[in-house]
Formats: sequence, structure tokens, C-alpha cells
Amino acid sequence: MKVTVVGAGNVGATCADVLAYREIANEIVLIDIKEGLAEGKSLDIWQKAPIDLYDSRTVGATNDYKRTAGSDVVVITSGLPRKPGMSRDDLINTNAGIVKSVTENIVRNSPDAIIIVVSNPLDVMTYQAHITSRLPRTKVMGMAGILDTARYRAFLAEALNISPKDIQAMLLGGHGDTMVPLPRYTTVAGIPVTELIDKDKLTAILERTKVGGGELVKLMGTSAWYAPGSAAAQMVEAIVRDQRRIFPVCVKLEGEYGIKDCYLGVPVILGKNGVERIIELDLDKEEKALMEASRKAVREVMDVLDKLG
Ligand SMILES: NC(=O)c1ccc[n+]([C@@H]2O[C@H](COP(=O)([O-])OP(=O)(O)OC[C@H]3O[C@@H](n4cnc5c(N)ncnc54)[C@H](O)[C@@H]3O)[C@@H](O)[C@H]2O)c1
Ligand SMILES: O=C(O)C[C@H](O)C(=O)O
Repeated sequence: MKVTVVGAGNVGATCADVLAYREIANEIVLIDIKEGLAEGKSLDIWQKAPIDLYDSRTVGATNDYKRTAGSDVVVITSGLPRKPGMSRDDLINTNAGIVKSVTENIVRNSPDAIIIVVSNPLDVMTYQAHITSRLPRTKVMGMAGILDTARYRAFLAEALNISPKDIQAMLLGGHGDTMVPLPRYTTVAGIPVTELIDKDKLTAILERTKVGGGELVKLMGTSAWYAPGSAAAQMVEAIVRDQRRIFPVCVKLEGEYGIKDCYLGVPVILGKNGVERIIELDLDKEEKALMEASRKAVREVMDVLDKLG
């Protein structure tokens, strides 16, 4: 299996590293516009192979998309990260152009690839990659839900003083402050979370999750990369190993959840064809209202993209 990661910055290099040391693909191409950056980082990852004992090959390229030809999966991480005081949506002007040109190069060289978008604003950059690639919606998706639920699960594990391994959670909506965590669908070793934690503590954790990305931007001056890189690699793994795992993934909705022509996070089965199935949950009134608010927020930014042309 051949996987390309576009953007050799913090998230892209982390993703390539996880793909290599977990031997998720045997050939991993890292590509960037900065001369030498992707070559250097892929060489560094390859030199770690004898220490960490893996044989996935990582190669780097500067803007040479021929090196990416025939990729089975492509992860797009190219683009600006936000700085303190910015929202993800503030990145649209720069990142839309980057994601568009990158997608054109990808489909020219790997017409059968499945595309996973990571660049922000996530839902709208997934839209950009979808309209540019003209691939079916099952083959163009965005990574955010695995990261957002991971944050939620990590905060819960800390509060309950238990292993994060035993926490299962689901979350819907856009990758922004309007994301929709679903405490009703959160369990700890099969036990509903509401039986283990009081309401106020859970509410505080849900609110912290919603602004989890911003918390890290404030601390570091740029956005997160370890969890995002691993989350993208986990989606690649589900596809290349045809695991049929269920994750929250950003996809184009065409009537599911009563929503049309919008890109939002929903639970999907991920397998060798990409999005094998969208799972529709029966939402209650409050959850439906939150989903609608999220749809509106994403739609507004999609309209900005449409105007950019
Ligand atoms: N979806 C998520 O949950 C999530 C999580 C973290 C970060 N992000 C987003 O991912 C993106 C990357 O974040 P980062 O921390 O890795 O940033 P970074 O600045 O460390 O890396 C971005 C890289 O993209 C490269 N790049 C720019 N234009 C390019 C082009 N046309 N072709 C190829 N490469 C190009 C840059 O040279 C740079 O190396 C940002 O937009 C960030 O907001 C999303
Ligand atoms: O917060 C950001 O800007 C990056 C990313 O979307 C995240 O949630 O970490």
C-alpha cells in the first residue's frame, strides 16, 4: 500500500511517522513546497526504523507529485495553522487555495486515491477537496471527530482516574466550537458515563472539549499535532486494512440527519472503499437543535468558499 502525506509540517510529519512505525503502509511519501523539508523529515523517520524496528519506507519530495503517483490514500495537511486569537475559519483565504492546488495535483497522479483532509477550516476544506477532485463523496472525507472524541475521552479518563482505553464516545457536527458531543452515547466499559460522573463535571468536560483545539493554540502559539497526526493515521489504517471501524468522520451529507449539501462529522464505517456507510443516530430534540446550529455555522463558511470561486 502506498500512502502520500501532503504537508511535512507538524501534523503531516507526525502522521507519516505513525504510519511508518505502525507499518500501516509499506511506502509513505511525504511532500511539501518547502525545499528539502519533506526529504529531511522522511529521511529522519527512515533512520528511526532500525531503532524502532519497522520496514515501511518513507521518501520525501519537494513539489514533485510524480513521486506520489499511484497512492492508495492521500492525507492533506498542507496549509497554515492558526495562531492565538484566530479562529479556524480565519484560515480560509490562504488554505482554500492550497487545498485546491494540492487536490488537483493528487487526482492527476493518483486518480483512484481516497483523500483524507486535515487542513482547517476542516469541514470546508473537505468541501474544497471534494469539488476539486470530483471524486464520489465516499472517497473524500475529513479528519476531526477522532481528535475531538479523543480529547473528550482523555478529559474523562483524567476526571474518573481510569484508563482512556475503556472510554467509548461519539460526537457529531462541524470541527468548531459548535461541535456536538453526545453524552448519551458515551460509555465506560459499557457503563453509561452519566452513572459515573456528576452532571456539572460532565458539562465542564464537554465545554472544554469544544474549545480543546484553542486551549492548545493558547499554550503553544500554534495548533496541535501529536493527536491530530495519529488520528489521521488511524483513519488511513482503517481504510488500507479494510477494518470497517466506526469513527466520527466529516463527510458530505445528502439527506442523512435531514441535512443536504453540507459537510459535517457523523459516525461512519471506514473500510477499503472509504466511507462504507453513514450511520444515522436517532437524535433527541436538543441534539437535533445543536446539529442544526452546527450545520448553519459550517454552511456560512461554505458560502464564503463559494464566493472565493
Ligand atoms: N482537522 C484537524 O483536527 C486539525 C488538527 C490540527 C491541525 N489542523 C490543520 O492542519 C494544517 C497543518 O497544521 P500544521 O501544524 O502541520 O502546520 P505546519 O505549518 O507545521 O505545516 C504545514 C505545512 O504545509 C506546507 N504547505 C503549505 N502550502 C503547501 C502546498 N501548496 N503544498 C504542499 N505543502 C504545503 C508548509 O510548507 C508546511 O510545512 C493547518 O491548517 C491546521 O489548522 C487540523
Ligand atoms: O485548533 C486548531 O486550530 C487545530 C485543530 O483543529 C485542533 O482542533 O487541534
